[in-house]
Amino acid sequence: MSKEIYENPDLKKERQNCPFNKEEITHLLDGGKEKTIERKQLENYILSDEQLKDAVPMEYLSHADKYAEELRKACLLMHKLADSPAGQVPTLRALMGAGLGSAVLKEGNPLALHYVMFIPALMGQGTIDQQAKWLEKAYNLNMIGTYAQTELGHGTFLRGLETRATYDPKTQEFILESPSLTAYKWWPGSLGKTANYAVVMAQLYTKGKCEGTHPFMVQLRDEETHEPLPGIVNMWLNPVCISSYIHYGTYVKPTNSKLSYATMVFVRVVVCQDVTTNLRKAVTIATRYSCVRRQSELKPGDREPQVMDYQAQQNKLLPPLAATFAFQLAADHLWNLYHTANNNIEQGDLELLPDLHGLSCALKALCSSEAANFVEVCRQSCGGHGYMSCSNFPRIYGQVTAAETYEGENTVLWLQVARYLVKTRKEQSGGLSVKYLIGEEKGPKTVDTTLEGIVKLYRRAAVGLVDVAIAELDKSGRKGEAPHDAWNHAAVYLIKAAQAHARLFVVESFVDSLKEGKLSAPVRTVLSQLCELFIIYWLLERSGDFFLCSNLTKQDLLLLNSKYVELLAAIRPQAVNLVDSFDLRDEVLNSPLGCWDGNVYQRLFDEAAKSPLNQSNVHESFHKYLKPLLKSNL
Ligand SMILES: CC/C=C\C/C=C\C/C=C\C/C=C\C/C=C\C/C=C\CC/C=C/C(=O)SCCNC(=O)CCNC(=O)[C@H](O)C(C)(C)COP(=O)(O)OP(=O)(O)OC[C@H]1O[C@@H](n2cnc3c(N)ncnc32)[C@H](O)[C@@H]1OP(=O)(O)O
Ligand SMILES: Cc1cc2nc3c(=O)[nH]c(=O)nc-3n(C[C@H](O)[C@H](O)[C@H](O)COP(=O)(O)OP(=O)(O)OC[C@H]3O[C@@H](n4cnc5c(N)ncnc54)[C@H](O)[C@@H]3O)c2cc1C
Repeated sequence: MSKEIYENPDLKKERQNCPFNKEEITHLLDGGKEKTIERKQLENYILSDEQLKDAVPMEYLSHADKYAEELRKACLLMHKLADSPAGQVPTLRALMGAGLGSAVLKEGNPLALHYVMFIPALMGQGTIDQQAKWLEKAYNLNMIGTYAQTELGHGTFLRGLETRATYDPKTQEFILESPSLTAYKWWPGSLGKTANYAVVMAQLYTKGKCEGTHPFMVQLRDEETHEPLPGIVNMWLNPVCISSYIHYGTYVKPTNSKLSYATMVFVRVVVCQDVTTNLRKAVTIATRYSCVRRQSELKPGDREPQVMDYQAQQNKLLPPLAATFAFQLAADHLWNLYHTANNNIEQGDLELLPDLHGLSCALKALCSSEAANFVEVCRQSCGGHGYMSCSNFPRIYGQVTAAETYEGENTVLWLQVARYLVKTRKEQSGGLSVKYLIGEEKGPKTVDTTLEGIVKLYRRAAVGLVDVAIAELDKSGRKGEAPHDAWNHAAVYLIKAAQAHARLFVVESFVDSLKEGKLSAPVRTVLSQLCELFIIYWLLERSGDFFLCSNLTKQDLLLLNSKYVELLAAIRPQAVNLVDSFDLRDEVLNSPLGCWDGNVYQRLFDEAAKSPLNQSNVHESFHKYLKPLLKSNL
C-alpha cells in the first residue's frame, strides 16, 4: 500500500487554489523550460547517489575529518561530472555554488577555486600557447589549481602586494619570493592541502624596474607525492608568467593594465547569482516555517495564528522574497553584459570594461550586503529554532557574509563604483551607466507614486547623489585639499552615490524584465506586486536619499507607506506558492524548518537525536568533572 505522504495541513491549505502557474516562475528563474528539465535531471543524478550522502552530520566531525569527507565527495562528484546529463559547464556551475553543490558539500568544495578562479584566470589571461599547455591538463584534473593573490599583509591594495617575481634574463626564469612574513599568501582556497598549482599574483621586476602585479603559474607540490616542492616557503620556483609581457627579455606593456584584474570581474559576476541562491534558500525555509509555526494570540480567544499572519512577520519576509527576484533579474542582466564585454575584449575592444567593472562591483557589493542582512532577518523570524545549526541558517549566513569580503571588500568596491560614476558624470562619457547619469530626469521634480514615478525618483537619487559627492570634492578642492584627501573626506557621500546607482540598476532590471518578459497575466500580476513592494520598501528604507534629491514630501511618504502595507496583505496568501516556485529540493534547503511537507517538529527531533551527546543518557564527562564538583562542597 502506498505510504500516505504527510503534508502539514496549514501548508496544504496555503497551496490550495494557487492563482498562477508555479512552473512558469520556475522556468523563468531557470532560464527556460529546457533548463529546468536539465537541472532536475542533474539533481536526481547527483542526489540519488548514496555515496554522496553524509553518514553523520558534518557538524559532529573533526576539522580534519570534515576536510577528508568533503574531499572524498568532491572527487566523486568529479568522476560523475563526465557522465552528467547536463554536460560539463552547466554541471560545474551547479556543483560549485550554493545550490546543488552545497547540498552535497555542506562545508565547502575543496575543488571550487580550481573551477571558479584558476581555470578562468588561464582562460582570461593566458597566452594561446599557455592555454594549450595548461587548460586541457586543468580540465582533465591532471592538476588542481588555486588563485593566490591575497597575502597576510594585503588583500585589497593590489599595488601593495609584496610577493616579487624577478626576471633573470640570463636563465630566462622568474624568481618568486615572499620577502617578508606579511608577503605570505594567505586566504587562497585549496592552497593549504589540496592544490598543487596556483596562479600567483606578484610584482614583476625586470631590469630593476617594477612593472606592477602580474599573474604567474607556480607549481606548489610534487604531482606524485603531493609534497610541497623544495623551498616552497621562500619560493624559488620555476614559475611561468601567465601573460605574454616579456618578449626576449624586454617588458612589453599590456594593452590595458586592468586586464590582470579580469578574473576578479568574472567571480564578482557569478557571486551575485550565488548569494541570490542562498537568499532563496533562506526565504524558503523562513516562509514555510512561518506558515507551519503557530504562536501567541492575534484575536482574543482564537486559535494561535500562523506567525505569517502577523504584519510584522510579513514585513520581515516579503521584502527578501521580492529581493530574490530583483537580484536574479539584475544578475542575469550583468551576466549578459559580462559576455558582451568579454567577447569585445577578446577582439581587442575594451570600451565596455569600465562599465563592466563599475556594475560588477556595484552589484556584487549590493547583492552580498543585502542578502546578508535579509538572511539574518529570515533567521530571526524563525525564533529559537532558527538559531539551531540544523536550521541551515548559520551556514547560509556564513556563506553570504563571506561574499561581502572576498572578491573585493564591499567598501572598497563601493569606492570603485564611485570613482567610475564621478569620472563618467564629469566626462559625460562612458557606456551603460551613462544612460542613468546623462538621461537624468529633466523637468519639474514633482512626485507621482506610480511605478514609473517611483523609478524616476530612483534615477533622480542616483544622479543627484553623484552630484552631491562631486560638489563635496570640488568644495575640498577649492579649500586647497589634495585630490586624495578630498576623495577620502567625501567617502560617505561617494558610497551613498554608488549604492543609489546600484539600487537603480536593480530596480530598472526588475521593471524592464516585467515589461519585456512573456508572462501570463497571473504571473505578471504577482511579480508586479513583488516589484512594487520591493521598490517602495527600498525607498522607505532610504528615504533620506530621496528627500535630498527630489521634491518628495511627507504626504508622499505616508501614501507610499499605505501602499506598502496593502501590498504585504495582497502578497501574503501567495508566499508559500512563490517559494514553492523556486523548486528547491529538501536536500538543497537542508533544513527541517523548510522541508516541503512542513513536518517540522518531527524532523527537528530526529536531527537532535543524531547528536553524539544524545547517544547515551550520561556522558562520560559527568564522572570526570561534574561529579567531583558536586561532591566538593565548594
Ligand atoms: C571553468 C569554468 C566553468 C564554470 C564556472 C565555474 C564556476 C562558476 C559558477 C558558479 C560559482 C559559484 C559560486 C562562486 C562563489 C564564490 C566564489 C568562490 C570563491 C571566492 C574566493 C575568493 C577569492 C578572492 O577573494 S580573490 C582576491 C580578490 N581580491 C580583490 O578583489 C582585491 C580588491 N582590490 C582591488 O580590486 C584593488 O584594490 C582595486 C579596487 C583595483 C584598487 O586598486 P588600485 O588602487 O590599483 O586601483 P585604482 O583604484 O587606482 O584604479 C585603477 C584603475 O583600474 C580600474 N580597475 C580597478 N579594478 C578593476 C577591475 N577589476 N576591472 C577593470 N578595471 C579595474 C579602476 O577603475 C581604475 O581605472 P581608471 O584609472 O580608469 O579610473
Ligand atoms: C571566505 C574567503 C575566501 C577567500 N578566498 C580567497 C582566495 O581564494 N584567493 C585570494 O587571493 N584571496 C581570498 N580571500 C581574501 C579576500 O580577497 C580579501 O580578504 C579581501 O580582498 C579583503 O582584503 P583584506 O582582507 O586585505 O581587507 P582590508 O582591505 O585590509 O580591509 C580592512 C578594512 O579596511 C578598509 N579599507 C581597505 N582599503 C580601503 C580603501 N582604499 N578605502 C577605504 N577603506 C578601505 C576595508 O573597507 C575594511 O573595512 C578570501 C577571503 C575570504 C573571507
